[in-house]
Amino acid sequence: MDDFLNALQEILPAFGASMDDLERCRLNGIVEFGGRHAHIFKRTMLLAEQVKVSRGSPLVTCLLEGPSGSGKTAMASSVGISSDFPYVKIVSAESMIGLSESTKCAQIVKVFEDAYKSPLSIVILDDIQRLLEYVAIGPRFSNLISQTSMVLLKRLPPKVFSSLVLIIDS
Ligand SMILES: Nc1ncnc2c1ncn2[C@@H]1O[C@H](COP(=O)(O)OP(=O)(O)OP(=O)(O)O)[C@@H](O)[C@H]1O
Repeated sequence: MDDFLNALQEILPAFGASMDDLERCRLNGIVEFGGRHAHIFKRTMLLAEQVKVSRGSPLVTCLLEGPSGSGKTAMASSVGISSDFPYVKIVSAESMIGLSESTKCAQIVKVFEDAYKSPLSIVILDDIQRLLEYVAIGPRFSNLISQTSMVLLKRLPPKVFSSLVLIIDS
């Protein structure tokens, strides 16, 4: 019986909110630093509320832009945690190191497909420049990932399901 209970704790669910990942993005909690910070958080939470209550907004996308280290990822994770949505996933380049373009695309598509199996979902695309493999010299980026992202960001979830996509850019 003990082995069975231990096994249950070892297995992580593929669906649901990945709370550990989200908590890792704001390790020491959130420190309020000014009205502007509070305003952006409030507006983003309002979008989550809009997705929750409005049947006319099945897909809401929001771009969080700002300097590196300013707390965009921490804020997006806080929204994910506070929203209490059943599915919250963060897509970040750090989980895709060394993967080929097509594998990265497949992973991103999978996150959205899983999101659309949940009545309410939040997908956080962290550091979109890294995900797109953008480099200023060139300029270059992955056209495959870019096209996939653009299609996914326009594809509506199934009927009565709603999703909020937070895109983080620096
Ligand atoms: N308001 C805040 N209160 C407490 N810690 C914070 C706050 N904002 C950011 N941090 C911390 O600062 C660090 C950098 O924040 P974060 O990764 O969210 O920034 P970012 O804007 O997403 O940066 P990048 O664009 O480089 O990914 C993290 O360790 C985060 O926990």
